[in-house]
Amino acid sequence: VYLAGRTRSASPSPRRGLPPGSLGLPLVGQSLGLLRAMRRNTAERWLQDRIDRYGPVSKLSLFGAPTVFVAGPAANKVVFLSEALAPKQPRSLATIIGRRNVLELVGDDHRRVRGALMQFLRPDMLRRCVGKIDGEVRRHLADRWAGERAVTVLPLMKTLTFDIVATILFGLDRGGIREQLAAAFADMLEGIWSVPLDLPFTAFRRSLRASARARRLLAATVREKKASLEHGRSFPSDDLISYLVSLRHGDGDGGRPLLTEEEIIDNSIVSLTAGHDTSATLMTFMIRHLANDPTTLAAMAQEHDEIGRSKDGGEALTWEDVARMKLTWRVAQETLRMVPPVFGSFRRALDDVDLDGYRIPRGWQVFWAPCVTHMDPAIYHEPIKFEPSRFDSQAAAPPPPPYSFVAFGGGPRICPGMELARVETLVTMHYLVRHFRWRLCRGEKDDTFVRDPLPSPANGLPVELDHVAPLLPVRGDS
Ligand code: HEM
Repeated sequence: VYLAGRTRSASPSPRRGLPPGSLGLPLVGQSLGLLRAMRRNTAERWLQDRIDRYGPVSKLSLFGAPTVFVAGPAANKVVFLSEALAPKQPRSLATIIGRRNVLELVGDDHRRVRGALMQFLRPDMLRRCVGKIDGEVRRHLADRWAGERAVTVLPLMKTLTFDIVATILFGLDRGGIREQLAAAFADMLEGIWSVPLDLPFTAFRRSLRASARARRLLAATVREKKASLEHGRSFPSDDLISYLVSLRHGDGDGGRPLLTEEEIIDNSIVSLTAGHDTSATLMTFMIRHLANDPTTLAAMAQEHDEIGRSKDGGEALTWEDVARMKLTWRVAQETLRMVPPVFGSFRRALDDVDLDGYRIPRGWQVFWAPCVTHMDPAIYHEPIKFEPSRFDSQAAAPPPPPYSFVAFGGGPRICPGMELARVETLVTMHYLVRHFRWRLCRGEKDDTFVRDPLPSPANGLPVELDHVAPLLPVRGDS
């Protein structure tokens, strides 16, 4: 009642009408229905039912706040481009990851910190990292897949993507700090979506403590990188932390640091959080799909055999090799279309916003979700069919309109890790397809998943393995 009253008094009389729909019961609103649907893997249906009933823009109440749910390219465009819509994360996330992380920042601060991240994650910097990613993938497969009769894919892919981020972004070698950080990080994630109650025995309290451990480890890493750069033992391009530490405010080497130590640590944590489960989910669902689609797998095997033929001495893949994996990237895009790892996210209206003829009042939330746009038959012909050629730029069919493939978001907040995700996925699929064949373990349903909150196949996707060809050791490894 209080919230409903507050909402009414905070909203001046509308110039345009509010979107259709109902705010439901105070506080609870429609939150329980959506959460239940997410757990049962019927969230897409739940959202689609709203669209069938009210159209692509409707009001409801989620997690205690009046909300406008939007879907479709036109609404996505407004969400991504409107300056009056700022990101809104759950309070638990900001407290655990840190208040200076890029997801929390707006305006000039967002541009400065995001710009710094993007400078390191841009293609011409990442091309130097392909060899390191190749090394991580091959070591992972040799340690965890080779010689095994069966593996459970999702947890292994999470380990792999953690190791890639630890190497490329933090410059941490195996063992030592990297293992301690992995343990702290796993504990931290447990409470990241919890109710933010800092009381003994709550998931949130455990997560906060783990976050403090991770921050201490990263602070020590930042100090070590600074000293190493000052003594000329390393280069800014070695890893993201070295790069961020070396950036200065416009006026050359003597200028003030562009990012504070707190910003470097918070944004290292957010990159790890945003970057490892998402890519692991993409690879897991590609593996699941390929287990049931021998035609696509055979076409991919041909692509990778052609690239791998010149690597008989165990040489690492290069940027140019990765650029040739066009079919594999189309398979990845189609997987992202059908199972986007990010279910959706929130914005908050800093001012009244006009959307599709409706008014979103200042202070309200906006919720956008890629899955509904991705399954719109008006955009994607037969959307439930897995069809990688939709993403073939040479194909006869016209490409989907802007803002209709939004697995990585769009506009000034589009995922800055998109290119890293592309390279690590392609390198991993290269070695998997060249060296292994896999079948879903008996009894595993092949088309279900729960949202946890990322999509997770039943039991983490156990598969039985056949070994097609032995993995060659990484050059320099004993
Ligand atoms: C398949 C893998 C990935 C997917 C599907 C994905 C998806 C997304 C999406 C949808 C957003 C936008 C959220 C919004 O607008 O509310 C986003 C933002 C972000 N992603 Fe990714 N991501 C992936 C990989 C990565 C990686 C590898 C990194 C590591 C650097 C990363 C770091 C970030 C960061 C820092 C943001 C916030 C950007 C900002 O607010 O300016 N992501 N991601």
